[in-house]
Amino acid sequence: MTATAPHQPDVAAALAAVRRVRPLVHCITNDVVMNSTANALLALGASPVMAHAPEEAAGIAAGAAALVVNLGTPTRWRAEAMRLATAAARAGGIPWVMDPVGVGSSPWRHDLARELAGARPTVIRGNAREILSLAWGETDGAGVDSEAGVSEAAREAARALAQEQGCVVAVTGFVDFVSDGERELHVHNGHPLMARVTGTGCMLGAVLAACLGAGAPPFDAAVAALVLFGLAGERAGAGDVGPGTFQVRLFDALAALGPDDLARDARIAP
Ligand SMILES: Nc1ncnc2c1ncn2[C@@H]1O[C@H](COP(=O)(O)OP(=O)(O)OP(=O)(O)O)[C@@H](O)[C@H]1O
Ligand SMILES: Cc1ncsc1CCO
Ligand SMILES: [Mg+2]
Repeated sequence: MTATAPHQPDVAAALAAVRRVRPLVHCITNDVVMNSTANALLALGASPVMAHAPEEAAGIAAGAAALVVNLGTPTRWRAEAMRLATAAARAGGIPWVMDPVGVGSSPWRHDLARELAGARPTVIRGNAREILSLAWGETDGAGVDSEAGVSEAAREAARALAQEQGCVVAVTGFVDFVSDGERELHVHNGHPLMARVTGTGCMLGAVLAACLGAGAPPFDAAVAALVLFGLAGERAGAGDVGPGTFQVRLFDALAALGPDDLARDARIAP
């Protein structure tokens, strides 16, 4: 299928909305990135709540503006919380992001990821390896993207997943790719140091949820989050910076970026 040319998403408006609304984002995420994800949302101007007990997951999701479900360190109980929270989000019309971290790590995690992908996520966000694995069950990372850009295999997987699940799919890496099964765009913002600190993809999933929670339409929210987070990476990585300093500067950049910066410096391509 030939992709239709989309309207250019209003990335500046998406950031302005986040600052205005300060959306409450319920995060069921992994143990590695719990703290950095909360800090990224606070720096951006959103409001995080990390909660993963099954006993309270549905109620907290129902009261949030958006939900992000991240499969980085799943347990039986956390999987149950994800089922309950996503069901509550679906019932309440609350947008949610699925981040299929390490979906190919084990058959159990793959089954859980497939189950959640079928639970009507608003956006699925993963790196090329994860999107290929979620779409086709590939576990060897064949065709993962590289500095040459997004591989056609990853694009095909994203398109197929978007059409199959009726959602938006974002594939991240050196270049990012967004598809809703019909419209497609590439985002070229970002910095190589983003791949040298843990959890940048996980933070991005939460930033994407914040854009959804502030009211941006799913395709626009995905593009806006990729531009916003990529630009924050560019700012944080400018000059002579190592990974440690970079992570701290990433929070500073998320706080300092304004809608005008996004409008001016977004690198979005067909
Ligand atoms: N080499 C690169 N150059 C520019 N930007 C990059 C590069 N690698 C990753 N990024 C950016 O970093 C962010 C995270 O993407 P990435 O694909 O690394 O996620 P991930 O593999 O899921 O990360 P993690 O699992 O550590 O959370 C995205 O905004 C992406 O554009
Ligand atoms: C390193 C790592 N292991 C499980 S989750 C995670 C954080 C990156 O997603
Ligand atoms: Mg990841």
